[in-house]
Amino acid sequence: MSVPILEVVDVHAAYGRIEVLRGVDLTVPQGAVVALLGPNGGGKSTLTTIISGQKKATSGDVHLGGVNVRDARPEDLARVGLCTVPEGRSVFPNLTVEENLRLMSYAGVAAPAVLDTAYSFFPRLHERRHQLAGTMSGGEQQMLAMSRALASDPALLILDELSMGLAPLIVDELYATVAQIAATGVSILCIEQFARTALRVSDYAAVMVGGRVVATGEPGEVLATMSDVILGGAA
Ligand SMILES: Nc1ncnc2c1ncn2[C@@H]1O[C@H](COP(=O)(O)OP(=O)(O)OP(=O)(O)O)[C@@H](O)[C@H]1O
Repeated sequence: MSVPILEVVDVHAAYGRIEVLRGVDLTVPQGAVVALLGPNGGGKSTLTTIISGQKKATSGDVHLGGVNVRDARPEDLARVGLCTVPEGRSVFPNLTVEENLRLMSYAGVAAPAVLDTAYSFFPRLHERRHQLAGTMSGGEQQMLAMSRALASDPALLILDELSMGLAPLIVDELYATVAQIAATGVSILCIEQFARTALRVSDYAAVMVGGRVVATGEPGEVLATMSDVILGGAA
């Protein structure tokens, strides 16, 4: 079996004296889509900040492609192929769609390649390429945020609450594109509360409650055993 793209081993983390991650284990195999689900406050966002180098774990390890990156800085992680689309849409509202995309070409990727990738996954962005990003719908801004992430040619893409504040139809559309992105070989970790939609495109699911991963498995399995926790009346 190949080395997993991401392996989180017994990670603990705290805010001040309050421990919020209490020994998290999580694996994302190469090329897989993994949904990280669970109720509010379970620790999903905290784990994301640790994986992406924005917060330090108090103990435990994070391996990216087999390399221990526990103390790596965010820019080092970007260099080895980690890219996060944070919660909320990270676009420049007063720049057009195309200007937002062209900004990504600084990283040694030619602007035409960035634009081609974005427009092939999201034809709607091409239609709206001259529109100011801040005037687009929430779903369209999320497409743009994902396109900017794809421009870095990531090995592991972390999508934090892709569905936040969006209507179910647009969430379905975004997840259909997540599946297309995964089909190109990018490994993806989706942090989600919209459990059903995320599970439809995932190879595996993990459920976080109270600072621990309490269940992992194939989507059908996790849905069957944890539906009360991960659906919570919604999704
Ligand atoms: N900056 C912070 N300072 C203190 N406590 C925090 C901070 N951020 C999160 N917490 C606490 O850590 C715990 C885990 O929160 P976290 O945001 O990681 O969970 P989550 O599963 O992502 O929830 P949500 O889906 O609501 O974002 C919660 O009890 C939260 O109140």
